[in-house]
Amino acid sequence: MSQGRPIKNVTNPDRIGSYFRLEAGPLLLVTVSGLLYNLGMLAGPYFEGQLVQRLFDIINGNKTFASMVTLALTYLAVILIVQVMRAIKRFYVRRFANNTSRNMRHMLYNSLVNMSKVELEQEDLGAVMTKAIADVDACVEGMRKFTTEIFDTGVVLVAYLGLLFFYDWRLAMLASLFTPLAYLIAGGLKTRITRYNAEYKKSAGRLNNATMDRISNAVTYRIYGREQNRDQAYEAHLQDYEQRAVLANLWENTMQPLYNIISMCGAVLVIYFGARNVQGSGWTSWDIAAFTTFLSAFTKMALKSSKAAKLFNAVQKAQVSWQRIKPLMKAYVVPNTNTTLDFSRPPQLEVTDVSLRWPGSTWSLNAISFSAAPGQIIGVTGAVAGGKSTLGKAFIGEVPYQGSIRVGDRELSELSAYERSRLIAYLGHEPELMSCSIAENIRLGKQESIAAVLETVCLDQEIAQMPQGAATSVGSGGIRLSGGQQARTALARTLYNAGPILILDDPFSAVDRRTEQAIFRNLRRLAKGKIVLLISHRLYLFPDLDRVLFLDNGSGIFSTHAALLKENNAYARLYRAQMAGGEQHD
Ligand SMILES: Nc1ncnc2c1ncn2[C@@H]1O[C@H](COP(=O)(O)OP(=O)(O)OP(=O)(O)O)[C@@H](O)[C@H]1O
Repeated sequence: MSQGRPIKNVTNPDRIGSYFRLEAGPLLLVTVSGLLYNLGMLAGPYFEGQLVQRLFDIINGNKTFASMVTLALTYLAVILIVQVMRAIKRFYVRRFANNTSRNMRHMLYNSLVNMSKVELEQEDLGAVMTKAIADVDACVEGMRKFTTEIFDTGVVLVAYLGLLFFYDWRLAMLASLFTPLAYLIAGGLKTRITRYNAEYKKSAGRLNNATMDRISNAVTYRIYGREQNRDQAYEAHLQDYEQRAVLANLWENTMQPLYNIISMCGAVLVIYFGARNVQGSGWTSWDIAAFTTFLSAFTKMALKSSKAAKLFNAVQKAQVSWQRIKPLMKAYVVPNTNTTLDFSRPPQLEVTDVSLRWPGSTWSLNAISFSAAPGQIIGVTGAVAGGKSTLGKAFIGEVPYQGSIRVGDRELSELSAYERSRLIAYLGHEPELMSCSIAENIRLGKQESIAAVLETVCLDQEIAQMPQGAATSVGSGGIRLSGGQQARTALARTLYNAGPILILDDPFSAVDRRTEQAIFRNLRRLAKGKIVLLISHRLYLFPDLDRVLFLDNGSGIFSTHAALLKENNAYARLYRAQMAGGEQHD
């Protein structure tokens, strides 16, 4: 990875002013160069007037050609300085925009990756992608335009207006009356532009969602013959997006010529009353230089002020995007990798009187108590929907618990997310493979060898036969692997990243019994010194486990397999039924 400029964390990231403050340095340079450039713009009309006057004087024999050349060269030198200022200003405005874009994305990214599972599930992925890319771009573009135009339009307008008032204040007032009209129209269109832009952004989010859904579920739709139906739905989203894009663009862009025409109406007055000034019958007395300077300055001002109206619209558009991303701009979460855990000794696990309940659900698991020592494999089983997976999820903080789960000398709920991840490795029901290679799925960014874990999960030989070995891409969600290969890749990932406690939820459901037994033997070796909670609805291996937690009717019985078989009818029935079924299969 390239070692770029460090990105700054933003205090009060939900306030737009914070991003301006963070870039105070570049903005100061923009201010200085912007003021010099825009005040220097007055040189144009001034020198144009002087040149016309000089030409008039040369024709009348009052001035020499050499004085005209000197005047022209002075004009050129001033223009050069002004243009250098312009280049400096542009450079720093661009730098401000680039830095702001990086800072905003940095904060947004941090906020997204630190969302809880529940929050992530509530977010609509297509809308999030639109916010993370298009809305940040629109927002930064609005900030860039605002920063540029505050000088290129604001300062220059004031400068031109000052010049016009200096030459003839009455005519300046009269001719400038048209400009506020253009602003009024732009202001009137504000709500419309906001509304159409917000609708356009929502539609972009829906289209992104439909695209992602269509791609990630392409095979499912193909199998069920629903491709045409989905394509029609996608087409409808696309059409909606196009229509809203056109509407948003129309209101934002097509008004410019109207603003121009309105602002330029004043030029007619300048020509009429300015000519009277030159003739000596107007409000003041002018030479040709004054007339030319006034007309030139007015034209430039009128064009600039019509751009200001467009600027309001651009800022409006940026505000729409800012409102969309603002709720996601949360205080930066610094990764907390501090820990007081003692990793030199494997911890004991002590679960006492634990109750679990999903928020908003009436279902619960009560009075669960069990313990485990390093090196032990504990089986967890029970009826369908008996709470096996829920118990596993309690160890990774997905479901709240009451009672006590002590890992070594610490209470589980008091551990930080980092500490929990160092202590507990969890393999869920689904393989949840990512769309990359087998090796990348297992390593998750680490670089150590994966050979040992591939061997443990009995995947080494199959991978050796693949043309690209462990670099084979698993496809979206692991689609290019068999179910058993997916399950074993996921198990390999958990073992590769294992802490002292392993929670394995049905790791063998997609493999045959022989492979299951081979993996189990390897697991025993690999898990020496670790605690393994083996959640399973299949009981073949349970006679070999150190202890069994049997979940029955919302509570748990913790014993050995042999004792449960003897003393618990429900467990015995479950086990014998499976053995009978298994023997038939074998
Ligand atoms: N995310 C959730 N939110 C609310 N309730 C849930 C959630 N996940 C599971 N449940 C409920 O918790 C109960 C136990 O489900 P759980 O998945 O733990 O059972 P299980 O024993 O693992 O089932 P199976 O053998 O079918 O895998 C069920 O009634 C289920 O509907």
